[in-house]
Amino acid sequence: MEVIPSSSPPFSLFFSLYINCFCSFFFHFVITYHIFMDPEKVVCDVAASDSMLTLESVRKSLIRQEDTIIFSLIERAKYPINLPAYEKHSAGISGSLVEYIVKETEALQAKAGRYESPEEHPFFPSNLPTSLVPPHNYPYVLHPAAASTNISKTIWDIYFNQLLPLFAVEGDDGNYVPTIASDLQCLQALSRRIHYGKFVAEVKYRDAPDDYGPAIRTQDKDALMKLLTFERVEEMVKRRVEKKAMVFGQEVSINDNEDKAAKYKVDPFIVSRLYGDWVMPLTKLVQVEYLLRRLD
Ligand SMILES: C=C(O[C@@H]1C=C(C(=O)O)C=C[C@H]1O)C(=O)O
Repeated sequence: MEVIPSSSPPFSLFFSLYINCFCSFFFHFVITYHIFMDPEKVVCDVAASDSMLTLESVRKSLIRQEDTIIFSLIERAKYPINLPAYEKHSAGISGSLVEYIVKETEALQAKAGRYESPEEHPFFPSNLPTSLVPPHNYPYVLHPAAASTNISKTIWDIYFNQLLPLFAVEGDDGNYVPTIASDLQCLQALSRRIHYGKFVAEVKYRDAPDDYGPAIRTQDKDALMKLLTFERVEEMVKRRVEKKAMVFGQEVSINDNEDKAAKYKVDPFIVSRLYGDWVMPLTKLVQVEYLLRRLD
C-alpha cells in the first residue's frame, strides 16, 4: 500500500481555515444581533417567526385554532352546566372551585414556563410563580407594548356568563372537576385565539404603516377598527366554523341504515354565532388595543 509522505500543511490550507473561521464568526454575529439586538423589539411563536410573519401565516394559525376551539366546546358540552362548580365553595378553599383549580393549574404551568410564551395570557396573573425551566428564545416579533394588552378578565366573564349557557344544558351531574378541566381547555383556546390579534395587528401595521400611522398618532379607535376589519373574511370564518362544527360534532355510526338525522354535539349555528358575536369582535378589540400603543 502506498503511504502518502507527511509534509508540513500547505499555506492554502491555513488560508482556507482562516476564511472558514471568519465566515462562521460573522454569521453567528449577524444572527445573534438580529435575534437579540434588533431595535424593533418583536416576539412570536415558531409558526410565525419574524421572516414568516405574513397575513397569510397568521390567518392559517387562526384557522387551525378553530379546530382546537371547536373540539374543546364539544368536550365541555358533554357535561351539564354544573352550577356548584362556579359558586362560592364552603369547605376549605376561598372562592369557587373553578377559581381554585384554574389558579392552581396556572401556577403549576407558570413554573413549567407556559407564560413565557408571548401567545399565552394567564387568567390570574397576580402572584404567579416564576418559570423554573430554561427560557426558550422566542423570536422578537411584537412591539414591547404588547405585554400590557391582556383582556383575560373580559374573556372569563363573557365565557361564564354568556357563552357557556349557549352550549351546555341545564343540570348537575356532580362531575365538577372534569367539567372545570374542560372549561379551562375552552378558556385557554379562546384566550390564545383572541390575543393572537396582536400578531394580526402587527402584520397589518407592517404591511401598511402609512395607513395606520395617522390613526395611531391621533389615537382614533374607530379609524383603526375600520382599517383592520375585513367583512368578507369574517363571513368566511363564520361559515367555516359552522361547517367544522357539523363535521367534528356529528354522530358517527358504523351502521349505514341508522337514522342519521342531523344531531350535533354542539349546535353549529351557536358556534358560528359565538365567533360572530364574541370571538372576532374580541380579537379586533385586541388588535385596536395593540395598535394604539404600536408607536410608543
Ligand atoms: C383576524 C383578522 O382581522 C379581522 C378579524 C377577523 C377574525 O377575528 O377572524 C377576521 C377578519 C378581520 O375583520 C383578519 O383580517 O384575518
